[in-house]
Amino acid sequence: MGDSVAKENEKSTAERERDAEKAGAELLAATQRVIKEALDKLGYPEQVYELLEEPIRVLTVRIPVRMDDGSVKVFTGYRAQHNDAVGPTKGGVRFHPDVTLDEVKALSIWMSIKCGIMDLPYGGGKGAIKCDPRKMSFRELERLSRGYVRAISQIVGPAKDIPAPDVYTNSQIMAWMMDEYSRIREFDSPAFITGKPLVLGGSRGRETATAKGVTICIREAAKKRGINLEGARVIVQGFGNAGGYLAKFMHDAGAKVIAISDAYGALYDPNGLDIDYLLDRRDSFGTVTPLFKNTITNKEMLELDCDILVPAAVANQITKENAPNIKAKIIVEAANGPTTYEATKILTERGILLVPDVLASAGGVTVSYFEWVQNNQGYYWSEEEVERKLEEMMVRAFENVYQTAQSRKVDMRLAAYMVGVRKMAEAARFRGWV
Ligand SMILES: NC(=O)c1ccc[n+]([C@@H]2O[C@H](COP(=O)([O-])OP(=O)(O)OC[C@H]3O[C@@H](n4cnc5c(N)ncnc54)[C@H](O)[C@@H]3O)[C@@H](O)[C@H]2O)c1
Repeated sequence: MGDSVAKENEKSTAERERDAEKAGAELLAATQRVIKEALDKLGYPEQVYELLEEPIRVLTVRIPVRMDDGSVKVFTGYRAQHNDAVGPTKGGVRFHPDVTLDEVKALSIWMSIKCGIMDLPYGGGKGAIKCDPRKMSFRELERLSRGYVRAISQIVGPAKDIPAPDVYTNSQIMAWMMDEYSRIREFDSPAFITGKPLVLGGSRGRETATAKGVTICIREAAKKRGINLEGARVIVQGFGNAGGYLAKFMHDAGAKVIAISDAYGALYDPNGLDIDYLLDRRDSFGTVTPLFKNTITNKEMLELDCDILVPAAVANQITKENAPNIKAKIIVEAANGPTTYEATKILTERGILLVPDVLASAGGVTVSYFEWVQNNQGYYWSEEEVERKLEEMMVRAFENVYQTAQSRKVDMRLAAYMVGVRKMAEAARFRGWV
């Protein structure tokens, strides 16, 4: 049994719930702190913060599901809409046993910031169901997904709030949700949700979009630091959708991926790992390390000597405890919230260039936006067109955040929040809300 999973299994359900509540509350508090700092730096009055510190709307729902053995299980679901001054809200739906309302609120705020940085016509939203999809059958997952859409249908829609995939949800779940919404509304509504299968109006390039966006940020950050990607030593934490594709793109770009990890441990080879082989052996949950004997822990991996470190797994991985020992020159956050508030300050003081999650992982929502545009137009783009537009928008966003950090003498996270929050604050002001 690997490091993170073994530790989790030792805990009782009550302990896990307590830990999750605490982690969710900390995530929300840290997010609010950066929003406040960004608004203060930009000179906005207190009432703008009061509007943006919490979502404008949060719905908690109970979803009864008939299980395969005939029993009924009742699940809790959430949908948080952070702010709709700019346009409809947008953000994924997460299926996870430890998800909390505070975490969903924080994630909805991050979505607003991401949409602001990428200049998308959206505010942020996020949804979740507290469940463990790994322990449910295909049909149970379908009934749960449809039940969730029925429960939130009043507050979502193509011009209101547009869901998407997130942790442990995928294109099949998006397809069930789109079908249920279309049945309720009595017309086909592909623009209700993004991340759908191609045959149901999904966009080309959506599956690889997050990793593509992270790759562009790595390339731009490496240029700023004079690091040649050819032969650069890269470490990727997490080997799922984001981490797996990212490792592949780095490998294809000529970098040396010297370590990767999953929830069970990490693989390390200073000469570079065979990424194609590892991707072939990986299961659908992004697990590969249990197949190997000589593994190290995630904790050990994060502190290895390297040029570029990409956390692409879960939150709170770089903390004030390990930040002083990180040896990377550049950290690019593919995961949401992998670095704590204190750790960000330590890394910045140490001169490490940290490209924050709200910028680095915004490729996913950007191509989701492309999907929504295509659905609304009924006209579909080629993969080349999607990639060209993503490239253009990511480079512009990176440069905007980097220049803000330089000119305002702030770290890249605060700069990203300053860029991301401005459009929302201005839209709210023009509407006469604040
Ligand atoms: N997929 C996207 O489009 C997208 C977009 C934006 C942000 N993200 C963020 O990227 C991260 C990864 O998302 P994903 O879609 O690749 O998920 P995924 O479920 O496909 O993969 C997650 C990977 O992380 C590993 N992992 C899980 N718990 C771990 C732990 N405690 N320690 C180390 N590794 C662990 C898993 O084994 C797996 O390899 C998340 O933080 C997610 O919010 C993803």
